[in-house]
Amino acid sequence: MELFGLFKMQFICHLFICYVFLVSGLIVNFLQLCTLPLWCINKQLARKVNCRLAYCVCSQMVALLEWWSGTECTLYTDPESYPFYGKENAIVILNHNFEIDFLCGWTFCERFGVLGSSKVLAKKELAYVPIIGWMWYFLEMVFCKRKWEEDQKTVVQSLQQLKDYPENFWFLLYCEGTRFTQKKHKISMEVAEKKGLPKLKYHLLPRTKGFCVTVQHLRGTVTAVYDSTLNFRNNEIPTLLGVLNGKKYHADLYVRRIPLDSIPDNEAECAMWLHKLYQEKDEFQEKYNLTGRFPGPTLTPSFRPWALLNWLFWILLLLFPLCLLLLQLFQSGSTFIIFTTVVLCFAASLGVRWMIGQTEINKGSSYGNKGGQVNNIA
Ligand SMILES: CC/C=C\C/C=C\C/C=C\C/C=C\C/C=C\C/C=C\CCC(=O)SCCNC(=O)CCNC(=O)[C@H](O)C(C)(C)COP(=O)(O)OP(=O)(O)OC[C@H]1O[C@@H](n2cnc3c(N)ncnc32)[C@H](O)[C@@H]1OP(=O)(O)O
Ligand SMILES: CCCCCCCCCCCCCCCCCC(=O)OC[C@@H](O)COP(=O)(O)O
Repeated sequence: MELFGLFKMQFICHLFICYVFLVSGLIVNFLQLCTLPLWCINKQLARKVNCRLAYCVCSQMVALLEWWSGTECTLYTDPESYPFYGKENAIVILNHNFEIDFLCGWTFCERFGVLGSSKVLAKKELAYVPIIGWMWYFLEMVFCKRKWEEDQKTVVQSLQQLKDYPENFWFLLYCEGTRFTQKKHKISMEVAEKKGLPKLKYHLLPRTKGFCVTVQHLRGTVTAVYDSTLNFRNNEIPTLLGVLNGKKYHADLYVRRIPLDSIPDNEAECAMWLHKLYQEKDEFQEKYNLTGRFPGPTLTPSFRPWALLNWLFWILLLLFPLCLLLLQLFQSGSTFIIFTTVVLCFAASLGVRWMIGQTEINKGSSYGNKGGQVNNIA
């Protein structure tokens, strides 16, 4: 193994990367808090400032994927759609099979200049994750409890808020509602059967309510749906810990741009439209598994330096106080201070490990492990 590869696997490197992420993230959270008065004076300016601040955090993870692990993200799409990417508001639909699918999504957001403003319909639990979850609150992220009776009002309200958003944004929807596991797949296919819908091999049955309500309430605000299907070459199973260890992955993303005008507004028709879309997505995955590629040409946008520059900025800014602290620590010679510092470092690394755990499928929720009530719709 090359020397740099070995270096990337060292615990001390991970500790330092996490230190930069934690401290810069908390600084950003604090600055976001300071923008609260600005919301009353100039809401659009406050939103723009928060997009820039969010970029400082998200782009560190993108830099980790692109520059540290060297992961390649290839985009398959048609040349007519390409000029629209990053120039319009869009709803993005993505399969939910991989622990770093959100990170690959962020990488494309970065390449098309919408990273700071990108949005997702996220489970409420993520709102409490320090740094990322707290940051999302200021980005007007849409949260749901995955209980429609309770979500309906809040989801609609949050979507209405986005009507005058001052930056182009992509609104990500994982319509499957949870990550793919064999157990969840089996149960959701039982639901599909009861509903009279064709079975899917690579996806869970999509939950249609979130999509239909998003289409209804963002009509006029977004112009298209980007149907995105992600896969990794050579059956790679990527993880965030792998990325932190500098492991290189190869992501392929197939994107189809579908004008919003072509999607029905009526809830039942919209739901059927989504089911049909997932049947097509399943076929793309089948073909990918057979041929190792998605249909159409690859048009991968080039690297932008900003994510790396932002990361280097925080590294340089936070390296100095760290060195100063360590120097003072050892000069003090106090066993108590040294012990306290070691305990704090240990607690911080446990905290980061917990955050990374949020991305791990085997620590996922039990949502989708039960069938629930089923209406025949086909
Ligand atoms: C050019 C480049 C293009 C693209 C680049 C790609 C991406 C980049 C884009 C943006 C990036 C931005 C940000 C990314 C950052 C981070 C993301 C990280 C994570 C967050 C993700 C999550 O948290 S996912 C979980 C939360 N989200 C969702 O759940 C969304 C989908 N769900 C819904 O829409 C739901 O409808 C709901 C949540 C709104 C409500 O859920 P609930 O369960 O209450 O209700 P439903 O009514 O939907 O469910 C009941 C119906 O479902 C049937 N049923 C019952 N059991 C099952 C089962 N096991 N499987 C399937 N279906 C089931 C039941 O019969 C009911 O049927 P009905 O016919 O009555 O509807
Ligand atoms: C420079 C970078 C340093 C890295 C160090 C630490 C990074 C820690 C980052 C933690 C990021 C946490 C937020 C990511 C959100 C992704 C979570 C996700 O994919 O959610 C799953 C839900 O969709 C469905 O949940 P389940 O029902 O499957 O359960």
